[in-house]
Amino acid sequence: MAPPGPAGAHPAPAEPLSRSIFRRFLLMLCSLLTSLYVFYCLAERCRTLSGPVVVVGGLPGGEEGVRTPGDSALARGGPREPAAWPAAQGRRPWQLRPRRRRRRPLGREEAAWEEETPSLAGGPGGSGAGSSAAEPSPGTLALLLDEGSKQLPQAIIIGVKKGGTRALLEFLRVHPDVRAVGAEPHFFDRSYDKGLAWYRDLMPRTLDGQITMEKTPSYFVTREAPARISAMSKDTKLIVVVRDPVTRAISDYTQTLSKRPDIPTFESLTFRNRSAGLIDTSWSAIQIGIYAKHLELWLRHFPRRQMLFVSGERLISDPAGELGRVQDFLGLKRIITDKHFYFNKTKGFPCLKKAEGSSKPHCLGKTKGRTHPDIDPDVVRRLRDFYRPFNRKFYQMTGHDFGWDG
Ligand SMILES: Nc1ncnc2c1ncn2[C@@H]1O[C@H](COP(=O)(O)OS(=O)(=O)O)[C@@H](OP(=O)(O)O)[C@H]1O
Repeated sequence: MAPPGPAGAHPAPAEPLSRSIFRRFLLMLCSLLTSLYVFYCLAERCRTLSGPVVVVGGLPGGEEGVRTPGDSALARGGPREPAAWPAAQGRRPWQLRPRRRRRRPLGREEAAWEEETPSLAGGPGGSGAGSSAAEPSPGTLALLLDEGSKQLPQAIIIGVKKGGTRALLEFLRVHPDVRAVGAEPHFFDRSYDKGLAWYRDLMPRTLDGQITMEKTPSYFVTREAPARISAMSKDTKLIVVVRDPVTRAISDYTQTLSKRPDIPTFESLTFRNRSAGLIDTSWSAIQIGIYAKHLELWLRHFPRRQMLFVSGERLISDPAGELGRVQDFLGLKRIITDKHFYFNKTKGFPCLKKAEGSSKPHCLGKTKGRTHPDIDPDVVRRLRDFYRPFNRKFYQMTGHDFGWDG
């Protein structure tokens, strides 16, 4: 018989090997889950800090939409793009009409932009003030310190598509008192049912004296947008970048063509009946350029003085001059001057000497400044004739001759 051990101590029965392996496995699983949880929490924290905006890839038309966490509607199928006129609905796939969206990998439009401005997809704010990376701007500091608050935009670039809206927003973001959402929120056309709290949450944090901005060029041709923006605040300042409607139409077509090379020619899409010279005004590329018609709707809700019309052509030939007008309109100190720009010969456009949040020169991506296809000069002439009366009306309404008719 074996001698008894010390008082109270019982010899532990040998643990079966399989149970010990199982316990170790459980332990490892627990630590793995804990690490994953900690990682998730950290990621979540960063996401909140950077402003809950990510660029949605591959929106039809190559637009620069945003998606907020937990929201897949933009990518899935809910959102609509209201047409400017009922006649525009449902004719051809590349016309303005309600569309269903598929989730697709990051589109070229967004990818090209993201390459150049990673801040859009998760850097400090995806927005904001311009100073070098080594020297955080007040806006960035506010963000890091969790200071400031999210405000609804006081100024919106509402259009026009292919007018030069991205260039204007990126130039404005150099200003320390401007903070903007990088991608297009499409709130007033596609996501209005999500509510203002959702919209505000997309915005970067701002400190007192900073202006919150966004740009969504489709607002200008969205029937409901003027009333909706006015309901948010009738003091909202509206900026419209306009460009020769013929060149704009060709630019619009070029963008669609780059995504869908099988679409018919520009010439064939232009006419409802070519021999009769009947222009197809239900084609969105044509319709967007009838600026006077769209503007009429805005002027029912906003006084003219609350709208600024920026020349897309001058934004290229004299960016500092146009930015001077925009800064005055927004009540900002004229900080962005010609010292901020240089002309990049390869790109063929003005670029920033220092982009927002970086000390490096910065041009817009490949999807801005595409080579346009050659269009039959007779078609171009007919389009010029078509737009002339609308342009004249637009010059009268805005009090500014944009010089598109020679
Ligand atoms: N600095 C600078 N760099 C590059 N591109 C510039 C610049 N300024 C204006 N533009 C013109 O902007 C046109 C694109 O307009 P948008 O940014 O409004 O397009 S979009 O509606 O957001 O898709 C784009 O049109 P395309 O040339 O037809 O591609 C440019 O002509």
